[in-house]
Amino acid sequence: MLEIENLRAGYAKTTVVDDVTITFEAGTVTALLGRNGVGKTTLLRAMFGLCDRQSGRMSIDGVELPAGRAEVPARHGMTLLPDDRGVFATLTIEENLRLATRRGYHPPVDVKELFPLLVERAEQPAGQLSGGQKQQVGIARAILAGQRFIAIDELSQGLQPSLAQATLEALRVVASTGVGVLFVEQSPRYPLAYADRIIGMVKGRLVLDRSADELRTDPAAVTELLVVS
Ligand SMILES: Nc1ncnc2c1ncn2[C@@H]1O[C@H](COP(=O)(O)OP(=O)(O)OP(=O)(O)O)[C@@H](O)[C@H]1O
Repeated sequence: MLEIENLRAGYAKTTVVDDVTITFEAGTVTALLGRNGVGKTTLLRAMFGLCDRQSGRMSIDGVELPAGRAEVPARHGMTLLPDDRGVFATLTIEENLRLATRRGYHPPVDVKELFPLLVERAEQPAGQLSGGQKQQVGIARAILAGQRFIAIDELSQGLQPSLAQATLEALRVVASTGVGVLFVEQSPRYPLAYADRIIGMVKGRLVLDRSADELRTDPAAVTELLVVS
């Protein structure tokens, strides 16, 4: 369980995300929705110690996550796939996967079955791949490393729909073993189809937090969120 209390974060003196208090339960798939520039990436970066936490507390399974210490979430099995995909460009696909593998952890899905590219192009440097192909390597790395919590920015970006759907089905299998999953999208399509819970952000604050089941019968709440500026 990942707990965030009164988080305020941004860059130097600029506050982008404010007043965020939320708990991510183990085994739950949560989607974070919001328009361009509302602060979704900054929230993820703050959760992983990658931007300035101006106030607030965070913990995973009771272990405090100190501000500005990106190695602590990683040590506790939390992994972030950033929107630039976070692959090591000069290393091969196979080396990228090997580096992400956690000793003693065997994820419940085979990433090489999920993305055949990982086998077909195993020896190719990741820097030579297209954006969508890098996304596959990044998602595979996140599944290999994310023993407790996986966050994926702009999950469907650059992925053909069949791969986005296969990824989300795989993440649901991963979540069923107790891993918390959070993915960011700008459109409600995949959140409504695959998430357990949908949270929404406007101007750096969380303004929506509902079960996806509820929102499937009342999608207007999600649509409104995406038209509010
Ligand atoms: N490194 C940075 N330094 C200063 N301001 C930044 C930095 N990165 C982002 N911002 C600002 O923070 C605000 C929120 O950006 P952020 O990328 O978190 O939003 P987002 O919801 O993820 O948007 P998008 O979907 O376009 O990535 C924007 O006003 C942006 O200009």
